[in-house]
Amino acid sequence: MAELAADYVCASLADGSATSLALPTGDTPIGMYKHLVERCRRGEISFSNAELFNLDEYTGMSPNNPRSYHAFMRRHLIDHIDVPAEQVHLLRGNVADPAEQCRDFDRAIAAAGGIDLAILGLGANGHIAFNEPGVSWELDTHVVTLDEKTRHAHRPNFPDEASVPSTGVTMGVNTLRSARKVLLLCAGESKREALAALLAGREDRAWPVTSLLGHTDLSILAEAALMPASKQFA
Ligand SMILES: O=P(O)(O)OC[C@H]1O[C@](O)(CO)[C@@H](O)[C@@H]1O
Repeated sequence: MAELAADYVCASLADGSATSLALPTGDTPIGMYKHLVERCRRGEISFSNAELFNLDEYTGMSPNNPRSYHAFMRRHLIDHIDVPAEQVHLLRGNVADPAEQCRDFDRAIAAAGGIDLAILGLGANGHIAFNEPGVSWELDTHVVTLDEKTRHAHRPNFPDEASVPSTGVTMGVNTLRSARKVLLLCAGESKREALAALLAGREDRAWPVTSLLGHTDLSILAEAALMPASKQFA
């Protein structure tokens, strides 16, 4: 799955269909990032023209905190590829004015011509980026309250329950749906219900991932075990 995801991203970079990328955190994309870093090291792909945006971040968290998504993006991708620093746009958790950061981020996305390719992970509760169940689908980048299910899923990365952030900042569903191409990565048994909601083909505000239904260029890469037999092709 990691290799197929990397193939998709490389092909999109190479044929010019993706210059601006929205990038996920979480366990699922780590393998894809490994392949991308390797291929960049071998000179097979280049990020020199890419504009990179991360999807989300915990609020209140310094970019230097290894648990921050900022640090994740640097650790798994940014620090190992040939992207110029000025083309990297990472949301920060510890800004003085979060609303202003959201506006600046949206302006940077607009200046890049919008997002060409949004690569998304999937939350067990159906979230995409930090767009939790019940969120408005009309928003661009905004500050959110994290769902208890999300906080629970993130608990292993923190020393105790109380340290798990309760708010975040995220690209909104409107931004994600406006991306020219979307690649959704689904791995792990906990995602079964969320993926099933998407495959059921009905928009449902309780499952934010269903906001992607109707997108004209949505690709789903899922572990075979999560796919109903009728939808398996590889
Ligand atoms: O890949 P994982 O670790 O299952 O995470 C799934 C989703 O949850 C998040 O970590 C946010 O809660 C996303 O970044 C990711 O898309």
